[in-house]
Parts: sequence; structure tokens; C-alpha cells
Amino acid sequence: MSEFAIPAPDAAAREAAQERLDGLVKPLGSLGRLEELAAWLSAAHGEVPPRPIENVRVVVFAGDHGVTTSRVSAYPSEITAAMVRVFLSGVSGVNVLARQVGADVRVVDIGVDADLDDVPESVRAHKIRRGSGSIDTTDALGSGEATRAFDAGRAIADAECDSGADLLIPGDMGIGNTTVAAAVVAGALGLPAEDVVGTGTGVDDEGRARKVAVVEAALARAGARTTQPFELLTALGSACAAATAGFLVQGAVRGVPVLLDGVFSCAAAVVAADIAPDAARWWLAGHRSTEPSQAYALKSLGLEPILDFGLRLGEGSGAVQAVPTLRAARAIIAEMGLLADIAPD
Ligand SMILES: O=C(O)c1ccc[n+]([C@@H]2O[C@H](COP(=O)([O-])O)[C@@H](O)[C@H]2O)c1
Ligand SMILES: Cc1cc2nc[nH]c2cc1C
Repeated sequence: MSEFAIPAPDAAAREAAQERLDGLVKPLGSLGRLEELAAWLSAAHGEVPPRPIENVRVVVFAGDHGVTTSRVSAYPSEITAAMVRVFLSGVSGVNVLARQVGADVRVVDIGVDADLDDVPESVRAHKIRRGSGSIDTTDALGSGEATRAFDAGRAIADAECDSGADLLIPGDMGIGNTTVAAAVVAGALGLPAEDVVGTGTGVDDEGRARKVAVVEAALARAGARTTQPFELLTALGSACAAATAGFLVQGAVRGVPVLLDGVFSCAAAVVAADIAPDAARWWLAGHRSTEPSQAYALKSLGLEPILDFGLRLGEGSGAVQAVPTLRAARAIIAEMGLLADIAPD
């Protein structure tokens, strides 16, 4: 039994939605995935039609990863801290894409390997530590840090829900985090490193081989600890992975839909689903990343991404791109006419 009280989506609303969708002025089932999303949203909101999706919140979890010392990224780790300032100045990729759909973006320093004294205190309020251990040689986190980070993620989701969020999007910023995501997915699902490791920000074949070696060493070091989610986060994850997992679980506790993004949020989702299995009922997958471990994560969660645009930016950017599609799904069930009104008797 999970210790989290997660509400069940409304099965009667889902059924009523399906009935309405079947009666709309179109051939049965012809709006495909949009119909599925409309029914999902009706169940989440407990009403047909579901409410408009107005208050979309992206939270970018920023943190560093000790694996960068093994040259697993195409970019230096200093980019992580620099990008925090870019999010705050409003010119990152996700800032721009979020403005297109009227979504808010908040960045939180969970584990950046720098003292960001110049950024607002609210950004640093949930900081767990500077960086994380290099998982091939040592634990990512110290004792109690995975729980503290998980609770921080829950508190962040609570604050967003308290101020009226009706859709949560987890974003990520962390050089080296595709290596950690691959290790987390491989550890949780029992997969070989070779199958899950991708090219991240764009490493060459040698860079990818270094990533595989790091993940192999990390999995060997973690051993059977991968069977317990908080142990897995401690051994193979990071403060950001744990905080993102807490954010995803708390969205579900609050009954607020969550749109997962790329590889990092999906890796965190696999662990979050181990911690609170019913939480996944409140999650949709925004887009398909180019990272192989995201595909394994989505498969294990039974989620089919809404978009497949070849995005590999992270930050919540792919999920933000899927927001108009979710709104379109709501619009069809709210606004389309009925076939019965035009059909001959
Ligand atoms: O979301 C994805 O699927 C994704 C795929 C590749 C790279 N990223 C972003 O790039 C960074 C991690 O890439 P890397 O190569 O440093 O491991 C991190 O900041 C992620 O947000 C994100
Ligand atoms: C510039 C830059 C921006 C990013 N946003 C997410 N990951 C990133 C990695 C880099 C290198």
C-alpha cells in the first residue's frame, strides 16, 4: 500500500465523455488520439466537458551531476548555473515556447554546483546540495538527502497547486543528466547500459562509450539497492531526480494533471511510480525524446507521447509544445455539434 492518498480519476466522467465523443458530428473515432485525451481529461476533472486548461506551470529543476568529470556531455557543467540565469531573464528555449502557450516558467536550484548568491532567494530556497556524487564511483546522495529532495519537490508542487495550477510540467536543467537518467531507468527496469544510453546533448561515439562505461560501473556498484526507490535515487540518481519524483507524486496527490517532458522527467517518473503506483494515472507524456531510456521509461509507465518532434532540449520544452494539443482535445468535446442534429432519421 502506498502512503500517498491519490484520488482516482472519475470513471463515470470518462464514460460520459466517451458517449459524447461518439455522438459528435464526425465518423466514430475519427479524431483518434484527441478523443482519447478528451476522455482522459474529463476523468481527471470529473466533468464533461473538462475545464479549460488556463494555468500551466513549468518548474525547471536545476542541478549538477558528478558524472560530468567522466566527459559524458558535449558541454561543460558550468552551463547549468549559467542557464539558471537565462531562465530568470526569460530567453531560454522553454521561456520562449511557454510564452507561445501562456505557460509560466519557474526555475529552482535543487543541486547546482555553484552558490548562486545573485539569484532570488525563492530560487535557492529548496537547494539540497551542490552537485551530486559521480554514480560510477560513489553514491549520488548522502543519507537522508533523497527524502529531503523528494519532499522539496512535493512542496514545490503544492505551492503551484495552491496558487491555481491546472497543469504541471516538470522541466530539467543539468549537464550530464542524460547519463543519470539512463542509469536510473536501467537500474529500475533491469536493463543493460548499452540499451539505454543515448547521445544526450550530442556526444560522439567515444563520448557515448564513456557514458555506457559509467552506467555499467554505476549499476554494478548499486547492485540490489535498485529494488528500493529511495536507495536507487541515493545510489544512481541526484537531488534533481528525487525532487522531480516528489513533484510528480504530489501533482497526483492533488489531482492535478502532469505532462511529462523528456528523458529526465520520465526517468524520475519510473521511480515515482515505484514509490506511489497510482500516481501515474495523473500523468501524460508530452513528447518523445531522442534518448533511448525515455522510450523504455514510457513503455514501463504505459504512456504514449503526444508529440514526436525530435526534441532533445529538456527544460520542459517538449511538454510545453503538447499543451495546444491538450487544449484542442478539450475544445472538441466542449464545442463540436452532435451528429444526431444533422443525421437523417
Ligand atoms: O529531455 C531530453 O530528452 C534531453 C535529451 C538530451 C539533452 N537534454 C538536456 O541536456 C542536458 C543533458 O545532456 P547531457 O548530454 O549533458 O547529458 C540537460 O540539461 C537536459 O535538459 C535533454
Ligand atoms: C545551452 C544549453 C541549454 C540547455 N537546456 C537544457 N539543457 C541544455 C544544455 C545546454 C548546453
